[in-house]
Amino acid sequence: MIDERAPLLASASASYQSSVTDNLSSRPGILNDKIVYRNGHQGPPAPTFNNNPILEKVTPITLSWRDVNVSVPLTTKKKGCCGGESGLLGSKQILHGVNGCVQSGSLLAIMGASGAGKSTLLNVLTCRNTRNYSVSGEIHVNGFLVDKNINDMSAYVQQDDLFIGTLTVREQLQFRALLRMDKRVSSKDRLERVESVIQEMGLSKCATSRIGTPGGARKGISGGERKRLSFASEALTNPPIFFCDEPTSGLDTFMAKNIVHTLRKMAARGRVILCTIHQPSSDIFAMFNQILLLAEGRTAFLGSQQQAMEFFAKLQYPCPSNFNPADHFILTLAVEPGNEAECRNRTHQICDTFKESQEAKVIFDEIQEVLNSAQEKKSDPVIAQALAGGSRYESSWPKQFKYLFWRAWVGMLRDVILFRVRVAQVFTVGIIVGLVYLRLSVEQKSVMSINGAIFLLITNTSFSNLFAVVNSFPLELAVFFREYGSGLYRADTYYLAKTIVEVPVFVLITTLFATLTYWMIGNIYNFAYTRNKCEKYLC
Ligand SMILES: Nc1ncnc2c1ncn2[C@@H]1O[C@H](COP(=O)(O)OP(=O)(O)OP(=O)(O)O)[C@@H](O)[C@H]1O
Repeated sequence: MIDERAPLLASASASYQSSVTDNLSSRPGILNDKIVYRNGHQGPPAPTFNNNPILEKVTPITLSWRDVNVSVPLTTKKKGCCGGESGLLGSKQILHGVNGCVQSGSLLAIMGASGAGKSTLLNVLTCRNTRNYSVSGEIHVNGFLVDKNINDMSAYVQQDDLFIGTLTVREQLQFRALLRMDKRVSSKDRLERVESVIQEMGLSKCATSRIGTPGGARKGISGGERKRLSFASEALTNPPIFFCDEPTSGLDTFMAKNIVHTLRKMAARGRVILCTIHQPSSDIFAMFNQILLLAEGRTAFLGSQQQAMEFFAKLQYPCPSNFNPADHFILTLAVEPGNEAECRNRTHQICDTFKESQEAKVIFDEIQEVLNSAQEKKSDPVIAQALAGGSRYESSWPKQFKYLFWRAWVGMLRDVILFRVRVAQVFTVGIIVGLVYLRLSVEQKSVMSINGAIFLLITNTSFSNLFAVVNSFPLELAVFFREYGSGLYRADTYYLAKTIVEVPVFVLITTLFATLTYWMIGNIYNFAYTRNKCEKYLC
């Protein structure tokens, strides 16, 4: 069940919630701290947080993209004298002149059959993973052209949720808040923001639970909670735009509904949320207030569900009664293997009709309207703030080191199994080395054996510690790439913090190994020495 009891942001009143959700179809925005609808009606004040000027507002945003074309070069391998050599075989167009406009308060579902271009569009809008693409077209925020700086005003919740499993939900959010939030927000406000986001996302019940690793020795929070934690981690900085790649994949209907409900609440606070989504159930589908249908890299429809039903019905593809509209749209736009020509004709007809339709004209006019108003304004606070960011990182080097050190330390203390395994390994190897040099005596003829024992002790100590460090990095590599990519910290701070945290363990393990081995060899030597003496004496 969706946790309706979870308290919302202190100042977001119930009336605000209902008025926004009731009017979603009229596409609200927030101007001068008031919600303003397209029809000119002024709603209640937008929610504030703790009177902190940086956190209190979700800045109103209109995201639009115009004539976006994407192509990829097709290459082949030509055999040369020195092995393989790449040759160009032309290019493949993935997106063809895609347009769109989404306003504050909108939750947009990007849908289409597999290979329609959903992920490509999301990549282009977020300016990520576009190295292989040749992209043309424009992306605007509030009518101003943006490129990579869109990442400074948006959050990207990726499909796989990556966390350090030893942390609790609250610790994970605190770690991100302390590193990622605006420099001007005090630590106290950051921690209060964490508590607020925990409540907003319905994570109170599991706030003190460890996140865990799916399929790992310690199972932690549920899949739905992990997904909400991903949103919570991104929501800390209060970005006005959210991109989500398949937020419901791998979740059951109940969890998926829960997530989309959360997204809808977030959108209702004035954010723009775009998600790619596969096979939503009919009630999940109904929770979106705009849908973008893609087919073969073209726009097949953009607008509300009701408009989409009417549009498809007009084209003689009405949705059968008692049939999930989302399934109907995807099936109509899919290219069936063995029936490609007919399916392609159908999708081209739908896309061509949409291009000439009244709905497409409205979108084009909206884009133009926002561009015109931007030309009049000349500057925009959201863009100015994104451009003023300067450094890629919000926190200084010492702060990054401090919080990374804390995280690594907590992780090491809690990973008891790994520590036990290391101690057991030291005992086993120590006993084996001790037994190998069982009859070692301090004599001329034992010099080689003593050398061998010392060599073995040194190599075993150095290599076991070296590989322990080297092996600990791959375990966190995916998390590191994700966090480093989003500008949370530098690579050198991460490496240093993680290595230094291991120093006490190295010292302890090495001391244990050396003491055990030395004691064993020494005692056995003493025992053998005493026995020799006794035998000599008795004889
Ligand atoms: N780098 C690339 N090189 C060649 N083809 C590519 C590349 N990236 C994407 N494509 C092709 O572009 C088309 C759209 O891909 P995309 O991943 O955007 O589809 P999608 O709608 O997200 O599909 P799915 O729902 O299966 O994830 C596909 O046919 C894909 O094979």
